[in-house]
Amino acid sequence: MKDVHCALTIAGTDPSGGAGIQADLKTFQELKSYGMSVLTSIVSQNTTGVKDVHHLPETFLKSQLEAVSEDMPIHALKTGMVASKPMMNVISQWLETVDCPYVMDPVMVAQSGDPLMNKEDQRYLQEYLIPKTSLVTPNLPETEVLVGGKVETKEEMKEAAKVIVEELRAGAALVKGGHLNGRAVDMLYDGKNYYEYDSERIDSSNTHGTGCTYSAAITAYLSQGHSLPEAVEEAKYFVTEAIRHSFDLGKGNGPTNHFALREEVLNRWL
Ligand SMILES: Nc1ncnc2c1ncn2[C@@H]1O[C@H](COP(=O)(O)OP(=O)(O)O)[C@@H](O)[C@H]1O
Ligand SMILES: Cc1ncc(COP(=O)(O)OP(=O)(O)O)c(N)n1
Repeated sequence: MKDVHCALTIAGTDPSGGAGIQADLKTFQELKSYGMSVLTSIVSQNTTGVKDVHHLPETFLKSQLEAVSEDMPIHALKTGMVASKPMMNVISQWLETVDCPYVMDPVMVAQSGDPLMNKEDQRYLQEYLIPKTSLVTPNLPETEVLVGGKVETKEEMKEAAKVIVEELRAGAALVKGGHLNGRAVDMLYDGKNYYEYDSERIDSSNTHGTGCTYSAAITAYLSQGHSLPEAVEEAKYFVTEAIRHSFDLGKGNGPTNHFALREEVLNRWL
């Protein structure tokens, strides 16, 4: 039988389909990993912003995690929105029972720039979850929260990635430069080497869910056995094409196109 690569996302929802669990599952499917999902919070949101949030009880989070892991193989996993200390606690303990790469998208700051987590929860995330990661993927506002200072240049992105690995004890750090001007440059530090991922900046405001999509693509490639630098390289291509072919949908920042790669291939034939 053909090998099946199984990827799990632990995250909140986006009923408009561009971010959160929905983006993660679409990405897993496109990249041919078998997608599984555990919900943390049900979020009423769309391309214009968040309207309301319902956090699931942590006992129910635990029950979902156990239901998946007692029955299914997990070859790589990611976390997105994890909004409370009790949820982090449940995930931290459950992580002791699984053995696979863990990618954390530290969803801390909304696209509007508003903080999504209070300071105490941020400290808890740093203390209990970051040391269990294989990779953390903060955008620049999240990086600034993690390192406690401004990060505005490529050199500062490198320094910040080093701090996240050496002081916060992440397995590796990918500092994403989507919020800078100029080319879209991301910096990976794995504790030994730096890797730079560079793409043109696409002139589009349809970037809702780019962070979720990127970290889900990295998780999918890791579930298939790629090395971390390779997984990031392939995922960077996937997210760049998803932005290039993004949808002008909704009244705010539209969603990226999770089937952009498929469309490129189809266009070549049509
Ligand atoms: N306009 C753009 N053109 C090309 N790549 C982009 C653009 N905006 C963001 N990216 C890339 O998308 C990925 C997600 O980055 P970012 O927007 O920083 O994260 P987040 O969605 O978590 O805020 C990164 O690889 C970043 O470089
Ligand atoms: C449920 C949920 N999780 C995460 C996000 C943030 O998504 P992200 O990919 O970082 O995208 P943008 O900030 O670029 O929208 C979300 N909106 N909902």
